[in-house]
Amino acid sequence: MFIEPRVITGSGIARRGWIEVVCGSMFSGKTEELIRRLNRAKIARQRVEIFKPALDTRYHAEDVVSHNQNSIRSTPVPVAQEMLLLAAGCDVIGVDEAQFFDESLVEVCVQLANRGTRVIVAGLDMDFQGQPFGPMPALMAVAEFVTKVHAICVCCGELATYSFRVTASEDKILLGETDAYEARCRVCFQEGMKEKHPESTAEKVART
Ligand SMILES: Nc1ncnc2c1ncn2[C@@H]1O[C@H](COP(=O)(O)OP(=O)(O)O)[C@@H](O)[C@H]1O
Ligand SMILES: Cc1cn([C@H]2C[C@H](O)[C@@H](COP(=O)(O)O)O2)c(=O)[nH]c1=O
Ligand SMILES: [Zn+2]
Repeated sequence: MFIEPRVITGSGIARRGWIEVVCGSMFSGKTEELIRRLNRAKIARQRVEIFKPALDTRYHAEDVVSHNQNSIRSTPVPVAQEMLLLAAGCDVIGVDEAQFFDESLVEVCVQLANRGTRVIVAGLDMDFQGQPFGPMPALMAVAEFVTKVHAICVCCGELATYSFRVTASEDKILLGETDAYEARCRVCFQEGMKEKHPESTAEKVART
């Protein structure tokens, strides 16, 4: 379990910021873990703000909601830069669905951490093709703490690290849940990709 570093307030020492990343496939518990950390910060009477990309309207326009219906109030933002102003005076900020922001999210998180904010970012590390998703790899590189959480493969019960898309769409962004995606382990993901794209070579499928 992740033990949150202590925030020293009122000590006369400049407040230290840092970046935490929670990543993994769909259904792996990223949002639950984000909500857990943010609720603990609230219990510690810290000033907390939560942001999500405005395009993520899957469950609710404003709340961040997990697959098992835990929720926390958030502010949808169209672009990452908006967080810089909105996060003024916060001790802790959370960002969900970070994969949907562009690369500028990395600089925004660095700036917030540099000015003393604890930044907790949750997002998909890979898209439906098994490729790194948006700003997530760069965020992992600059973060002090990276936690990879795992779902359960719906095919075989092993740990799942992939989000297998069960529909035909090839769009990078396709909002959905169990209607469109399954958590799968490496083996079952590769099998699914071969069934979907029988024309691809085995090597190419293995890379994705
Ligand atoms: N295949 C699965 N593996 C693990 N949890 C699952 C699966 N399918 C549904 N769930 C549910 O999803 C919850 C995690 O939801 P959530 O935190 O929203 O995940 P994420 O944000 O990573 O998509 C789990 O606690 C469990 O109730
Ligand atoms: C793999 C993948 C996912 N999405 C979408 C589907 C969901 O709306 C979110 C992920 O939500 P979660 O909290 O991680 O369950 O992202 C997408 O648009 N493209 C993809 O490749
Ligand atoms: Zn499997």
